[in-house]
Amino acid sequence: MLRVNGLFKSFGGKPALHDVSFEVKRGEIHGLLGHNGAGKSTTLGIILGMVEPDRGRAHIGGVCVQEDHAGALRQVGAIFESPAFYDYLSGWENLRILAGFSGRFDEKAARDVVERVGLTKRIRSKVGSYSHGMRQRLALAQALLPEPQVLLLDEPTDGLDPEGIKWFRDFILGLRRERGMTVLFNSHLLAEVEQMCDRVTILKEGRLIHAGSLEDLRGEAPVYEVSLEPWHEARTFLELNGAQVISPGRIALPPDADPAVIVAALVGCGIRVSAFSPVRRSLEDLYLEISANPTAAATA
Ligand SMILES: Nc1ncnc2c1ncn2[C@@H]1O[C@H](COP(=O)(O)OP(=O)(O)OP(=O)(O)O)[C@@H](O)[C@H]1O
Repeated sequence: MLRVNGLFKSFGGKPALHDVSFEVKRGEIHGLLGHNGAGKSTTLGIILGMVEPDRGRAHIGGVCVQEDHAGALRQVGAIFESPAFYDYLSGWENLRILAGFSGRFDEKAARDVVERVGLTKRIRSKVGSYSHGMRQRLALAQALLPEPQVLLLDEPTDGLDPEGIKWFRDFILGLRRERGMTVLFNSHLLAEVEQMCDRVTILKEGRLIHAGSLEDLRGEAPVYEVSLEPWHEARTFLELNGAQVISPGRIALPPDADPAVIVAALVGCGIRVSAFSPVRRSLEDLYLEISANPTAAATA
């Protein structure tokens, strides 16, 4: 549904993106992750045709954004950077004016979408009186008005309270369930991304370090939290037996290794084993591991 190929972009000679390629399948919820300044907004800007790449192309539904901007974006709704509204007008008037820029304003469709984002009671109030969460809902309503097939969202949960974040998550999952919506969004809230996304793309300093599912990221090697003394001898033993030390106290065993055999062998070598338990790594764990050691990343 959405594909970027070999994106390069520099600002004032400073590289912001270096050979970034990934794709988002139809009906997928895809998270774009990375540290501050990693290049996420620049990537979204290029996909939306608002930033011109130095090299590379973005395609939406097979149409090239750089060659046919209007055609490619026909199926896209977006919230990019802070949505700008006329504060002295009502939410409804804002929708009417903003929808008018890109086509006809359909009152019935607008009422439905306002209902869907839960703004019906306040849609006639001035936007200046809206909370941050209400502005985000209005921005979502605006993005959904043209009935897009793809939603591109730049930090959609930024500044939302926990209730607002949960509402957003349920809303996006509902859009995918009921309409098969394809969604690409960037976020620093990894717990949210983990609960919502089928696949993630991770950027670091403008380079792609992972594109794939969380299972790809977890890899096949089971990870264990261990407490072993003396650690230096234990580490040497583990590495000689094919284990990878992720951090002191955290190791990955080869997929076919039997942990009971390893523990027995450690004890046999005189090592005190006070903990050796499997862990399921969260997206946050995986993100921090992969950011510290990008070469270990699997890319798809
Ligand atoms: N218009 C611009 N002019 C100059 N430099 C820019 C511009 N836009 C982005 N950059 C630079 O490009 C790099 C990538 O920025 P970008 O905003 O894409 O990162 P990001 O991953 O979205 O960061 P954040 O999480 O902080 O929003 C940064 O070094 C940033 O300073």
